[in-house]
Amino acid sequence: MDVTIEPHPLSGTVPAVASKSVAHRLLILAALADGTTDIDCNTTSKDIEATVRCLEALGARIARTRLGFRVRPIPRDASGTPLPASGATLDCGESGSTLRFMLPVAAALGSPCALDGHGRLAKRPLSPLYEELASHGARLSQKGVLPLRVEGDLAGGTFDIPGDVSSQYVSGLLMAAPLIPGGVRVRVSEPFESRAYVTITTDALRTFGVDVRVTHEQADDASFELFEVAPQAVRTPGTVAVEGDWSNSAFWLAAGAIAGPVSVTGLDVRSPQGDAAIVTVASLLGARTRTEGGGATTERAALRGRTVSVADIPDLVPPIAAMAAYAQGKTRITDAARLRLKESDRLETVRAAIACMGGDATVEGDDLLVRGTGSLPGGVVDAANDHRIAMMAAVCAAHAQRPTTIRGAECVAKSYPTFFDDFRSLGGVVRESE
Ligand SMILES: O=C(O)C1=C[C@@H](OP(=O)(O)O)[C@@H](O)[C@H](O)C1
Ligand SMILES: C=C(OP(=O)(O)O)C(=O)O
Repeated sequence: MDVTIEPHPLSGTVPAVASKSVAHRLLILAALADGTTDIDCNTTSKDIEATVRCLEALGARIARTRLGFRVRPIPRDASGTPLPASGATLDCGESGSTLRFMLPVAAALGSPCALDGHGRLAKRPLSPLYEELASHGARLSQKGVLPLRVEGDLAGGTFDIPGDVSSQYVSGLLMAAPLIPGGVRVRVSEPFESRAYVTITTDALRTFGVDVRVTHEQADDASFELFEVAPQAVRTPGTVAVEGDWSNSAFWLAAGAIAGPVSVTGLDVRSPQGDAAIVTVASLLGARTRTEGGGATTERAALRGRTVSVADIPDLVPPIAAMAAYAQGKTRITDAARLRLKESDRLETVRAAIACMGGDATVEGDDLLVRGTGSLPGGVVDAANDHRIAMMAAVCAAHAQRPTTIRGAECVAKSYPTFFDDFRSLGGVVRESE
């Protein structure tokens, strides 16, 4: 689907969609728990559905309820050991989180299965999670090829993970850890990027009664963060809620900073989600910002270029770049190497989206440099099958000088199927064509 957006500034209030990151974790832990869990999750997306599908393939029964999901866990034997379906195919869709979380979970469950996926997923890295699982007893088919077959008995011990590839490896191992005999130590080398995502994981584990010990270790001239989990029961909290998604709300808050005012409701201002930093970044660029108990508001003031490190907030690069294109002067987005490993090479696709709309952006090493002039002419943007590129282009297009066409805009469904409905509710003017 292509969409053509007529320039019309966005303003008003939208409710946040449910956090995809939190939903993945609560669904997985509910499937491993000792009883039924009701998950309050008022919206869903292709990525959340991919995790649901994988857990169902392993034997969990997941029903859509009025409020979200009711998860009946993977059946267990009399001693409480999960008995997953054998020979299942787990279709991870295009969700990197689902693949990197389900791989260690499937290995820990110990029943043979295959992990499949589509689009760019097979090309996104699994090393050294793959090698660490293999050296602890998992038998895995060839790396880099999906479906990936998993079998064998995963043993406990120390799993060494570098902190600068994907925090999803750490989150996946930690969710698998309570099932692994002998206990697990996940040793993450510093610098540990996207760190806040692991706090989302440890918070979710604690909600399910799992004790995680977090310490630091120094060895020679290297430092590590150490996560220790003993084998233990995963206990259902009964009912649990998915909070609002800061990563997707960031697009509306960027639009608010460009024109606005825009408010997003249903957000926890003390959330563990690193992407709550969008408010700080918008304010750094000069926008007027406000957070109150249940949400955030941004409003235009003269935006100016700044330097922003995104080591911990990779998913904020598209909305930050949108604000930067409408700022005066240079914005340097630094520490962005991992952007190359997302649904697209996001350093390149963010650059291209701005360039296609008549703006000026370049990639310099691992930095993205946006030279803002306060306006964008508009043009034709290829979403590159990347939801965050489509959403960024839409926010830029609403404030451009002439109409903009976004090719392949249906990819928003990966995290935000109702994105264009909310766009319209803020006054955006969109025409869809096949
Ligand atoms: O754990 C998670 O929910 C996520 C972690 C991040 O990935 P990396 O740790 O690979 O940067 C982020 O980009 C992704 O969208 C979601
Ligand atoms: C990178 C993302 O997700 P995942 O890694 O789960 O595919 C994202 O949502 O931007």
